[in-house]
Amino acid sequence: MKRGFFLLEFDELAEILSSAGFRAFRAKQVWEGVYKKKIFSFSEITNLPADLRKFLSDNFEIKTALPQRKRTSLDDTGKYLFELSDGYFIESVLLEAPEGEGDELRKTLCISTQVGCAQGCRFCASTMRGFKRNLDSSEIVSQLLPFVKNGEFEFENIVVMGMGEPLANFENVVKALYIIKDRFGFGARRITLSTCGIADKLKELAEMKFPFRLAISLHGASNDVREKIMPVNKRFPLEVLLPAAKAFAKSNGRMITLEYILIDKVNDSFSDAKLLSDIANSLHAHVNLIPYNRVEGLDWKRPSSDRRKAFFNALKSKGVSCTLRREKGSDIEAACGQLALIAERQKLENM
Ligand SMILES: C[S@@+](CC[C@H](N)C(=O)[O-])C[C@H]1O[C@@H](n2cnc3c(N)ncnc32)[C@H](O)[C@@H]1O
Ligand code: SF4
Repeated sequence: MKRGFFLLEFDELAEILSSAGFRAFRAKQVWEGVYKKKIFSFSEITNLPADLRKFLSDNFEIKTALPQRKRTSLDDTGKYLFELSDGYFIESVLLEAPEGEGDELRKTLCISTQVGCAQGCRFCASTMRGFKRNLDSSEIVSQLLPFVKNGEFEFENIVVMGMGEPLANFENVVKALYIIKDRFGFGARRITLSTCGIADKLKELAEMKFPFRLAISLHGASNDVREKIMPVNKRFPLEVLLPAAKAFAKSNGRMITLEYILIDKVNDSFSDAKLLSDIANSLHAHVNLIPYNRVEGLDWKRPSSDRRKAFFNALKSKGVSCTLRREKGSDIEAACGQLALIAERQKLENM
């Protein structure tokens, strides 16, 4: 069986090539071909001799999860569905959005870390079919590969906000992010990991001085509300999660983002806004308000536009740094996990 190329360290590659009789400088050429020039087919690294290209193709593989379907909506949101080698589907979303209010448009790639999700958040399509498996670090990295133009990545930012809970697949996700940062030279401040709040893993990240940005899916500013919509809150209630978030912020030095989906009559009252302001201010965190994206089979609704604005203004009046996100890609089932779910259903129907 061929080995995944991304799983190789440089020294290991150098050793393998030298044992196979290739000259010492070849390892560096291979490394640069893949990670600097971003050529993902060994046969196309043309400065290598033919016998080395053949050796690489025979022994290693760069898994490119090839898009099965690409759909583009009117607002520049592109959703890419990838079929993995064992037939499961994952998805990546390329979206164009400003980083903050009034900023230029930037392309952001959203990647997945698991097939399905075990966390059971009540508003989320990714978890509706339960958890299937973790992605390995090579499958996580390979979601970037189709988005290269003229030797450069097409996107400026990466968010780990697709299907799955990254901190429940800790080692593979951490390894993948370091490959993206150290080998491809993609800046840590341009990568954001989003978690539903696995507090013990947050502490571990704080201890290892994890350099990437962090978003926490809060969605409830009291244990009562959070417990209703996020089962993870039973394991890690706010009094455990918030100190872990604080420890992370201290070690990381960058502002944390709190993601907050606005759901009608669930978490959108003025008292929710007050509690959320207190949490955001105590963590010096930015709040990203997201209108709930409808998921087929779930009863939730997003609040009216006036109510969303009132919630936003209530946070602003407490001095919270805050953005109210325009819903992106709702016309292409952008609510997380939905496209993969639909593809899976269609596959089952066709069997
Ligand atoms: C799919 S999760 C993946 C990352 C991680 N598991 C987490 O919960 O942060 C990424 C973001 O999508 C949000 N999300 C899930 N379902 C949504 C929906 N129906 N509408 C809007 N946002 C949703 C999540 O709450 C989270 O903030
Ligand atoms: S919101 Fe995140 S943690 Fe919750 S079910 Fe969806 S993917 Fe999993």
